[in-house]
Amino acid sequence: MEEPPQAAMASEAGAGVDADAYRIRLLELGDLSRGFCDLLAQLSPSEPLTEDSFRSRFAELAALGADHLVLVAEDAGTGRIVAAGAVLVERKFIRRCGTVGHVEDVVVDAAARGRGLGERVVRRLVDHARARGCYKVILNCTPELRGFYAKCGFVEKNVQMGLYF
Ligand SMILES: CC(=O)SCCNC(=O)CCNC(=O)[C@H](O)C(C)(C)COP(=O)(O)OP(=O)(O)OC[C@H]1O[C@@H](n2cnc3c(N)ncnc32)[C@H](O)[C@@H]1OP(=O)(O)O
Repeated sequence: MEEPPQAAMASEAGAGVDADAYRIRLLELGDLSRGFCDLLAQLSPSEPLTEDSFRSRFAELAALGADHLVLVAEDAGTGRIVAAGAVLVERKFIRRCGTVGHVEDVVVDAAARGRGLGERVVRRLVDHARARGCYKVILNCTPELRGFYAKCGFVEKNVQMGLYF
């Protein structure tokens, strides 16, 4: 996937984390075998992806460049993917053709939680949206996660609605 602006990559938020223990970087094709999909299953249980499906979706997202960023945290010791998150940049007509960031699919491996890694990933996603000129970043979450996202700088606003097919 396309490299995000250096401004996004430069920020290292997340007190209490040994910055050398985890490397936050863009998703790579090789991450399928480093546990990326197993990690996502902790967010939403699903059948394992075939390599073809993963490659095909990866190519679609890569074509969107910096408008769809998937970040992962790699454990420097094991090489496993232990955290992930995505940000989509929506291009609007309102707000003088403004752009909005949507944070999605944030997850930290159960064994690595509570070390500031989730906050670090979210702050990197937010930095990317800001660097892309977004006037706000929004996300949907369950009520139990209010505290986590508040720590990441978010405030509660409006109501989430869904229609599932
Ligand atoms: C938009 C979306 O993607 S919503 C979906 C979010 N993902 C999930 O629910 C998947 C399962 N959960 C997880 O993967 C993790 O628990 C996460 C991503 C929610 C949090 O990741 P962690 O790495 O454990 O969080 P991290 O250690 O960075 O916590 C940062 C701060 O938030 C606090 N925090 C973390 N989780 C919670 C919570 N559920 N409620 C309240 N506060 C919390 C921490 O205590 C910490 O505060 P501190 O700095 O005062 O110590």
